[in-house]
Amino acid sequence: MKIAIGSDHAGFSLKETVMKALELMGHEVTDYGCYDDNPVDFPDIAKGVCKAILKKDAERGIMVCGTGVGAAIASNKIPGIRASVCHDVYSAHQCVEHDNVNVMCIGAQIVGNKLAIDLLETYLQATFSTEVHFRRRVQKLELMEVEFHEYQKKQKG
Ligand SMILES: O=C(CO)[C@H](O)[C@H](O)[C@H](O)COP(=O)(O)O
Repeated sequence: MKIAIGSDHAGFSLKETVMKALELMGHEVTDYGCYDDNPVDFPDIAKGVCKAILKKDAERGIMVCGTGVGAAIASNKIPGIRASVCHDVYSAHQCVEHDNVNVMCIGAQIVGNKLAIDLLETYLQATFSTEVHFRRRVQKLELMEVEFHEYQKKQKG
């Protein structure tokens, strides 16, 4: 699978580790930074990963920061992105099966290397359910993006 990955400085070391593991599993991984542990701002990195998803250069995205929280907030600002922090294996597959999550975020200050690899393997193996109620809910998420865009346009006059 084609994967876009990114991290801030707090996630850099874990990103390097999981990238190697994902490549060994046969995935094609593109690294959107950062490239060392000098401080960077996670929104800048999230933009690169999310754009790759929107351009269909990658099927799934992965973001690593200290907690995963900032990375998820930043990614969810971008229409078409459904990002979630997942620090347990159940959420890692359920977020794709039910919510079609396309950017999984993990916190390097919270999970160790082995759990992170398990979480990512689980996320990448999961597929979006064909059940109607899950599809309907994700369609409603997409509609929210359009509705909010229209609302903002009206506010601007
Ligand atoms: O976890 C994060 C945001 O939710 C980020 O990794 C932050 O950058 C983290 O809080 C690290 O902060 P720092 O003081 O810049 O190292």
